[in-house]
Amino acid sequence: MSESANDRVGELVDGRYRLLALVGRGGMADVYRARDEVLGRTVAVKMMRAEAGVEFDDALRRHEMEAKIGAGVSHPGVVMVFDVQPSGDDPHLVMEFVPGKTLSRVLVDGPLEPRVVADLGAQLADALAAIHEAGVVHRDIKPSNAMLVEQGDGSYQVKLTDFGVSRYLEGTRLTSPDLLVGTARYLSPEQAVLDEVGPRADIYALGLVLLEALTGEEAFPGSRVETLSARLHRPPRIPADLGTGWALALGAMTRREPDERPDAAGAAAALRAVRDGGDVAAALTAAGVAVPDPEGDATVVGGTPVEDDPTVASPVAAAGAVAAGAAAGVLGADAAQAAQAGGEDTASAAETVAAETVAAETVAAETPASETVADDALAATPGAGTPGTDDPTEGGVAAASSEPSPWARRAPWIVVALVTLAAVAAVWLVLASVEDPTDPVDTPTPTVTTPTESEPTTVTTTDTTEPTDTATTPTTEPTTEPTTEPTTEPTTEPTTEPTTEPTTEPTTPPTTATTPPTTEPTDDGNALPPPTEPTVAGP
Ligand SMILES: Nc1ncnc2c1ncn2[C@@H]1O[C@H](COP(=O)(O)OP(=O)(O)OP(=O)(O)O)[C@@H](O)[C@H]1O
Repeated sequence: MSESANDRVGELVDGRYRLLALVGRGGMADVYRARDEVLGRTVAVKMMRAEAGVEFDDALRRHEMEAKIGAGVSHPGVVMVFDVQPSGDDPHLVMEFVPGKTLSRVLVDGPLEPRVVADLGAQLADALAAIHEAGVVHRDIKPSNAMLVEQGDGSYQVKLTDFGVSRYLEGTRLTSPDLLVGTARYLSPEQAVLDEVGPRADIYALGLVLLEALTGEEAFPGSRVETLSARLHRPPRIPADLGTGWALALGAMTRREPDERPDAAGAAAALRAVRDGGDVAAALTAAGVAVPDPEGDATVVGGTPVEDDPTVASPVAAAGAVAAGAAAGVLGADAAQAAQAGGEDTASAAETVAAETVAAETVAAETPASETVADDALAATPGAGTPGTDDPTEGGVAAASSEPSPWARRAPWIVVALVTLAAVAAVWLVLASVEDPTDPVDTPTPTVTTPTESEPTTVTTTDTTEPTDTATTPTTEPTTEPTTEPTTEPTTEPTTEPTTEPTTEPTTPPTTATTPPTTEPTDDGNALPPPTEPTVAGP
């Protein structure tokens, strides 16, 4: 267990499986392409890892469960399990080798064509129908658990993997809702609140996965708590320009109430109808679920999906939602547990190591699109965190560099303040020298001096709303401005300038100028650790 993953290449496991290349790394296992020297075929060997943050016993249990379930379901859309060594020094699982990429890797290159997504979705729904039929709920449907094999005509064959947190159903529902398992971004609302979880949790997750494949954007971005709480408060936003078929299918699949979602077979039929331009509403009706109203459905948003989706506001909104949820007792312990799970995520679910052909593909596969947008600060930044960017900081830096600096933003107001000061000085001079009949006509010198002394008062007023560091700039400027302005301007400026400028301008700019400082620190303050997306299992 102590060897590095790559050091194991060449090893013979179980006296039978020659490890040829490391092709992927999950949260608890390394996956190798290997040669079964007895049967002479290529297989995938998943070797369990004992590392920080992973309870090895728990990992072993999951491993065994995965083997049992994988072996018990025979479907072309489900990765076949051949063999398992669930205990001992080197627990491992031997399965069908899939010569492809994960969907998360594919999405790094951008969203997919709607027709391709509909086809993928239908295949995945078929696979879900098979496992549900076998009495199993996957519970961790996400892009990195769907492996895609290119067919050469632009389409893919899909294989569902990773049954590590799957559970057998008891009757029609899974009981023991005591664990938060699965990947936060794709969890159903009932999983998020640790309610009973049944097969339709997988349908909800599939809906989010397909939406992400279409838009290139996560449906519920943000930190773990934000993403979990958002789905409790609103449906995912389905861009209107995807068309009515998608709005109907995804709207139904991602309903808050599990019973209102289609079952896997119904979802598959609806997705095929989307793909083929068929009657999606009829497919949903046949599946026994109400057809959403795409016109009046609040989940359908107009315009261009990516730009129009208020990703920028979502972290703030979600933070509010968390607060609201907590206040209403909606989240309670769930939020705390989710937060805890988030803290345990440092063992990334997904780093991949390069190795031979497939390895080159899986390197990025383990940096899925969903994870690249994970940083809350990025999510809060317009245009940042573009899916597919390996390094989340890139998006942040790019976004930051395109922002005007705080000084640049304040500059117009400083100029306005200075001009206003000059006007005030001029007005003061005129009022003092012209309107005040008691003033001696021949007292120009005090008139010039006094306003100069009084200027800082105006500047100070301005500065009370400006950041402290701006105070010095205005205080130096006025000392020169008034000495020239009043002496030249008094006869013309005073009659118009005084009545408006001093009363409105000086107060307005500072108010606006203070806005950036109050929001920017909030963004920083909201910044949470970049979440990764390993499968989580709460206590
Ligand atoms: N049968 C397979 N054939 C080829 N590559 C595979 C196969 N199974 C898994 N992989 C690769 O290995 C990676 C890790 O596998 P997997 O997701 O099953 O690990 P895990 O530790 O269970 O992950 P998780 O963090 O989701 O629990 C996958 O993302 C994929 O790239």
